[in-house]
Amino acid sequence: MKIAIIGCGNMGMAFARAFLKFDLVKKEDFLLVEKSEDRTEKLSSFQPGVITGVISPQISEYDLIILSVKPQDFLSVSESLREVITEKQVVLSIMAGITIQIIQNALNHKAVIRAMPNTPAMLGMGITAYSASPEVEMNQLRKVENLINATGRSVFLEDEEQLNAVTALSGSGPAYFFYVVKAMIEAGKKMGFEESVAALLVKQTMLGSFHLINTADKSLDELIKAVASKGGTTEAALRQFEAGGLDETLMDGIIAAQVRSRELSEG
Ligand SMILES: NC(=O)C1=CN([C@@H]2O[C@H](COP(=O)(O)OP(=O)(O)OC[C@H]3O[C@@H](n4cnc5c(N)ncnc54)[C@H](OP(=O)(O)O)[C@@H]3O)[C@@H](O)[C@H]2O)C=CC1
Ligand SMILES: O=C(O)[C@@H]1CCC=N1
Repeated sequence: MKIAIIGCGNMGMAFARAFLKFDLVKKEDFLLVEKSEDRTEKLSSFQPGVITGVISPQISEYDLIILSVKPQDFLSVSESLREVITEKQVVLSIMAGITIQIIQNALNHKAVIRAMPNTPAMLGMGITAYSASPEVEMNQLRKVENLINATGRSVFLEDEEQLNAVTALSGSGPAYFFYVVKAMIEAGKKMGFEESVAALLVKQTMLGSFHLINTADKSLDELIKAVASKGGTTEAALRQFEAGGLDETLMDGIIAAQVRSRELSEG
C-alpha cells in the first residue's frame, strides 16, 4: 500500500513508524507532506520515497491519504488537495472535531475514514476509535484497520458523533494522566524529596496500580478501599480531594474537551 501523510508531526509520524515496524508499508512507499522546515529536515532520516512541502498531482499515485494537520489547517490543505485527489483514493483523517461530512464537502470526495488515536500510538500502545463513510468499501476499511492496529488497539463506531467523546476521553486522556503524575511528583518535592526520587516513587506506583486494575478481581471502589485503611492516611487525602471537588473537576474538564471537539467542526 502506498501512503501519503499530510502533516508529519507527532501523530502523523507515530502512525508512519508503526506501519513500518510491522512491515505494512515500505519506506519508499511513503509520500510525506510537511510545511515546517525544521520538521522537514528531521524527516529525511526516515528516508521516505518523497518529502515535499506542497500538495502536488503526484499525491494521486497513493492509495491512502492521511490527514494529520491541526484542524485549523484543514481548510488550506483542502483547497489544494481537492484539485488532485482521485476517486479511488481513501482519506484517513485523525484531526480532532472535523466531521466526515465536512471533509467530504471540502475535498469533493466520498471515501473518508475519521479516526481518533492517542499518543501511546508512538509505542504501539495506543487506542484508536474510528468511523467511516458508507462509500468506503469493506476491503479498504479492513486495510486501514490493519494499519491502525499497528499503533495499538482499535474500536469501530457506527455513530460518528461519539468520536467527540472519544477525543475527550482517550484522545486527550494521556495529558490528564501526565497532569496527575506531575502533581504527585510536585507533592513529593514539597515533602522534601529530590525530583528523581519523587518521580521514581510516583511512576512505579502508577505502573503497579495500572496492572492491579487489569489483573486484580476487584472493582475500582474495592481497590480504593483496599488502600484506604479506616482512620488512616489515604482517607485523609481522599477527604481533601472530595472537599475540593476533584472528581467533579476532572469530569467537567473532560466534558469541556468534548464541547471543544464539537466546536472544532464549526471552524
Ligand atoms: N497530539 C495528540 O495527542 C493527538 C492529535 N490528534 C490530531 O492529530 C492532528 C495532528 O496533531 P499533532 O501531530 O499533535 O500536530 P503537530 O503540530 O505535531 O503536527 C502537524 C504538522 O502539520 C504541519 N502542517 C500544517 N499545515 C500543513 C500543510 N498545509 N501541509 C503540510 N503540513 C502542514 C504542521 O506544521 P506547522 O507546525 O509549521 O504548522 C505540523 O508540523 C491534529 O489534527 C490533532 O487534532 C489526534 C489524536 C491525538
Ligand atoms: O488537544 C487536541 O486537540 C488533540 C486531540 C486529542 C489530543 N490532542
